[in-house]
Amino acid sequence: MTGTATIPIIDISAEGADQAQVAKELVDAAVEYGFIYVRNAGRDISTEQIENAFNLSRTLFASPLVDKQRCKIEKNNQGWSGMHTETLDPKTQRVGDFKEGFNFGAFENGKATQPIPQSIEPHQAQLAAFREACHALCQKLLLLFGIGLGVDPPTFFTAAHTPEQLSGSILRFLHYPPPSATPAAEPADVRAGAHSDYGSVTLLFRLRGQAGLEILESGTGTGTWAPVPVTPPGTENDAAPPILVNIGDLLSYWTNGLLRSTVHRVSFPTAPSSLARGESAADPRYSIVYFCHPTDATPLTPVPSARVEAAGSSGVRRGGDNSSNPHAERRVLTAAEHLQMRLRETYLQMYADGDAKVD
Ligand SMILES: O=C(O)CCC(=O)C(=O)O
Ligand SMILES: [Fe+2]
Repeated sequence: MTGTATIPIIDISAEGADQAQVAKELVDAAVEYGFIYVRNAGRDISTEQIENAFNLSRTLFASPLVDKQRCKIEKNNQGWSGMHTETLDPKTQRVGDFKEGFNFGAFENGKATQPIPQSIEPHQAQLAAFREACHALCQKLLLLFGIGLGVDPPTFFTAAHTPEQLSGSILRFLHYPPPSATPAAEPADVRAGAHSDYGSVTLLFRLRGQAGLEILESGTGTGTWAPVPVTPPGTENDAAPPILVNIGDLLSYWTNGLLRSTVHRVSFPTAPSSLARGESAADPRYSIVYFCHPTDATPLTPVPSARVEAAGSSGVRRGGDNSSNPHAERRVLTAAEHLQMRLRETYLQMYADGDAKVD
């Protein structure tokens, strides 16, 4: 089809690759698009590990409802959220997202630190290892961003994301039931409402053939929704589809809007014009997301980089480019405060039911 999103494809782990060159390509892509396809030859996270994670996700969502309800999502952003619990675009959506999700926070010694359904209890170590591998890949990307932006020291971002300390980082399994299971859906309804992610970088794993993700391309005038194929041209023969990486609001804010946090959604596309070749939205859809956040106490102080500074002082905070992203420029103190602010907005009911205290 025509009109799929323009997103650069980068191999960050090619043997003999020039690190400075890869860093430059990554930064250019993050500045221009906010989304990057990271080629996946199984070097950073093995294909088997990804497949196993999807298998666990299927097992988890097929668990008896009572088991999932026992793990209901809490204000710490961990646990199960049922159909329509989350509303990613509350201003526009008639009804909450057509999806269920399960958020995993930290693991300790291969064990979850939150209630999890019985069906996946025997597989906790595997989940912990997958979450760890995701975090390590994010650290690799954050180091490359440090290098590409000329941050002094280049470890500025990675030092703020040490896995040992508490953070808002979340491994999330998502299950979008097939449209046939939700006959009451109206044409304007979405599987996941328009939003930008909250943290620093997000990794997204998808399955071949499963359509739905779209990004808002600003261009001129009003934005248009462009589908993001799972397997873009040139990656068809790779061991696994590329891992989709995108910049979250926090990193956009931290870099004075230089790195772009792009709005995206998951829709129910049916028209051939909004489907990439070989993809369909007729089946249940599963995706896995890793939202990487700095450690809770990280103060979002200026990034020691001339390029980032210049983006701030030019008066044209590139965040302004994200006119569709009202959150990119908010002033916040710490990473934890930034996250709480965003969670309040998407889990309206949970916060309305509870007291006014932010924990
Ligand atoms: O399921 C997807 O493809 C995207 C999900 C997403 O954007 C999110 O959970 O933030
Ligand atoms: Fe997202």
